[in-house]
Amino acid sequence: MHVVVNAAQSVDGKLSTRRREQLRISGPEDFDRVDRIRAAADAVLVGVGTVLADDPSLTIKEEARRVSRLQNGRPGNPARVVVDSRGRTPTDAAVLDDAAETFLLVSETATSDRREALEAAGAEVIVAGEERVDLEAGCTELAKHGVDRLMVEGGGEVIQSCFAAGLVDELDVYVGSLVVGGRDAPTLADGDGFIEAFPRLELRGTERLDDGIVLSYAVGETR
Ligand SMILES: NC(=O)C1=CN([C@@H]2O[C@H](COP(=O)(O)OP(=O)(O)OC[C@H]3O[C@@H](n4cnc5c(N)ncnc54)[C@H](O)[C@@H]3O)[C@@H](O)[C@H]2O)C=CC1
Ligand SMILES: Nc1nc(O)c(N)c(N[C@@H]2O[C@H](COP(=O)(O)O)[C@@H](O)[C@H]2O)n1
Repeated sequence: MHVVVNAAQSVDGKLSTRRREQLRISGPEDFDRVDRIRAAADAVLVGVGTVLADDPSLTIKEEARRVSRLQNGRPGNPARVVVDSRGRTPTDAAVLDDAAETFLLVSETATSDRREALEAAGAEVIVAGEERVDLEAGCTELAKHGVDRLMVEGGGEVIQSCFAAGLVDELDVYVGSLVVGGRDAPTLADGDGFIEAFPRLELRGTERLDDGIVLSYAVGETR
């Protein structure tokens, strides 16, 4: 599986404010770039923290891109994947609408009541991991459902876990021209971070969009 991480951050590395409310960091040119990455993906993954904060739809916004996928025998939108140990995704979340297939990666801590409620709301529930979601095991299951190219949109905890599991092949970061600040605001890679064996990146390209810049990296050896 090929895994592409994309996120928008402030100059000081924040994905949103300490209140974890959705923050407009980029603009229309960048949203169009994100739309293209979604259109090339078989599935788009976020953590439940992002679902609870942003209620994203994770769909392709440009109709011509959906049509082109359909003409190529693919679903009009990529599948959606939520990393959600206990199954906290609200049953009326936008990711559970009928615009695309949705997989919920839960752990054994998710009660059967929650699993059943989420299945009744249209999700395909996959159990991977005992306490937290085991992302490697989750990706193995997703591959069995035809996911070869996965886009990870965040947030910071899930992105860090993807790096820690050695799953990431590419990273695109949009750096917006603003400072958010705050020690409790989410950053590109949260969780416990790294104190050794840092993922190393190879800069592949830069592009000016809106009033910011996109940095595109390939992920190299961890050292
Ligand atoms: N600017 C941007 O591009 C984006 C910003 N965001 C922002 O990020 C914030 C949400 O990020 P986070 O709070 O970090 O939440 P997150 O979206 O990374 O989800 C983390 C949650 O996922 C669950 N989880 C289960 N197994 C896990 C595992 N193995 N590794 C990591 N998490 C696991 C846990 O409940 C954990 O709290 C929001 O403020 C949202 O607005 C989110 C996506 C993109
Ligand atoms: N590229 C980008 N720029 C920003 O300024 C952002 N705040 C984000 N956030 C991501 O976009 C998702 C919204 O998706 P939908 O439009 O609802 O499909 C949000 O959840 C973040 O993943 N991205």
